[in-house]
Amino acid sequence: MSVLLIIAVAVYAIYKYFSKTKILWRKSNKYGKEEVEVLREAPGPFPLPVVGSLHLLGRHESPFQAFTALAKEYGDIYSIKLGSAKCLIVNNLALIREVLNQNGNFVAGRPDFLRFHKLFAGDRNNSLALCDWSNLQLRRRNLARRHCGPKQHTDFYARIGSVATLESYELVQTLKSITQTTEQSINLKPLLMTSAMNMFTNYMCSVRFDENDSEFRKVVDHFDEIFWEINQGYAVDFLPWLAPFYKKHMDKLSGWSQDIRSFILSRIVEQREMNLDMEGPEKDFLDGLLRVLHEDPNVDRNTIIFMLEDFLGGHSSVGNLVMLCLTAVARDPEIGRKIRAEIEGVTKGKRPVALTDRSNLPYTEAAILECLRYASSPIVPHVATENAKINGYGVEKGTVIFINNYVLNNSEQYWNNPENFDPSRFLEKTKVRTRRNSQCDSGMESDSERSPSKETETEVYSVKKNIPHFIPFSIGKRTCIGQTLVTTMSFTMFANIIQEFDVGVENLDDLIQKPACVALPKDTYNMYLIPRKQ
Ligand code: HEM
Repeated sequence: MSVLLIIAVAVYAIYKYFSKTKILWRKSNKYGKEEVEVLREAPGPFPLPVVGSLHLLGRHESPFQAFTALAKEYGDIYSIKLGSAKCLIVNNLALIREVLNQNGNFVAGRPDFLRFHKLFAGDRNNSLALCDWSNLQLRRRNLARRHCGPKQHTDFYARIGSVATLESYELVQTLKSITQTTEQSINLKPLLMTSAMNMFTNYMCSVRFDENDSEFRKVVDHFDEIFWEINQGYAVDFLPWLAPFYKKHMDKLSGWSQDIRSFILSRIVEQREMNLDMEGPEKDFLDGLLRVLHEDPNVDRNTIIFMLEDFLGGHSSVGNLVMLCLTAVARDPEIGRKIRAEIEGVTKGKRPVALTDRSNLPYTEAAILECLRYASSPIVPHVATENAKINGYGVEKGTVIFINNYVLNNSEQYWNNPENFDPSRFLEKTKVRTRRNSQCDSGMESDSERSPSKETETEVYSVKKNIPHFIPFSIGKRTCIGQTLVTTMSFTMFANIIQEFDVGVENLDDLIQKPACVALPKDTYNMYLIPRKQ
């Protein structure tokens, strides 16, 4: 019997070896004539029948840790079979650039996971982040850019600032009233999430909701569940025949997304449609979307609703990120003290922190960037939409491509002691020139007409710009459209909380953070907020 088994395994191994796909890659030569190259796939672990190499991922807490470990064995680029899906894993910066920049046009698809369909009314192409590339996607990205990625010094950017300050102020008032009535630790996460959602609905749709509105709270909870869900991987993603065992779970996902859609329609969109003003200046993102819907017969109402849902859903990332920033401060109170000292220097404790303070609060901003590095949020997997050549290897159409940014964020090649949480790694000293009155050092404003002024050079800290190996929002064609919203809103919320409260936990071991994940479960650890004495 065992001899038969050994023979079967040997035959399977020989069959797999010789049946390794050769990939045809077409390119134009210098005379414009098409040439075909026959390429081999990148090497990789030997797949088992049915599960492929899924079992290798199970050995680690996160698949990205498994990818990093496998790179030590197979090199920085390797093929792996997960279930029946062919996958390519790329593990260094040069390769990541080759994939996302040079080959961006050929790898702009997304994997066809059943869960993704369930979350978007049965079709993942309704989602901006999970759809395949298309002209519609290009149009949606362009439509969203002005509101969701506004440039500094524009009116929309200033509006992000005023909304974020207002909502942070409201949050701080709520936290103050809670901490006045209890000395217990509090379930902080839902409060951050409702505040973040109000930042988004207020900025994008000019409406905000009472934190005690039960429908609103339910929808915020659903969004948070979905954010956690999207950050997880399941065997059923690669073994779709397991779907019947996941029926209850899939029904839950569909239910959450239906609730969200009907809330957005009844509480936001329909109200606005009744009073839509087509003449005046565009008020907000919702105005922009509804005007396009009215003016362009090729735009479908569902497209608009799903877009809004997608972008409003971005608030979950802000709430989760701020929770992680507060977690970092609870782990190391010295970081909190440094942030507070910096903030005190700017606001003198007399006003809330505003977005316009950001350039004067480099350590605070650096703490958020360090949170992004430390959490190492994965890049959404890409899919090859045609045969491609990467690092000399053939990549077959349909191959799922995992970009291992976890390896970049944790590499000693790029960071000193990457396992430590240290915001100062994002800071650099820069020289600034300041004009000072040469005769008077009183701190009063100088009158340059009357007294000669002198330029002095002072060294200040500022946040390092464009670190090539730090790509939390990815690079290339499908880069994140929400990065301005994330960085501005989380900065304002986080800074205002730290200005007002000390943060702590009963037991540091409770602060469990999954590697390569920017999400925390909906129900997570409580924290202590201790109001600061003014
Ligand atoms: C912690 C916060 C966030 C992080 C770390 C993050 C990171 C990313 C990453 C890595 C991608 C994939 C890029 C790629 O596939 O190459 C992405 C895509 C995307 N993000 Fe974000 N994101 C965040 C928050 C947001 C927010 C707040 C929004 C919107 C309000 C948003 C909107 C999108 C969209 C629409 C895409 C899909 C773009 C496309 O596929 O064409 N993200 N994000």
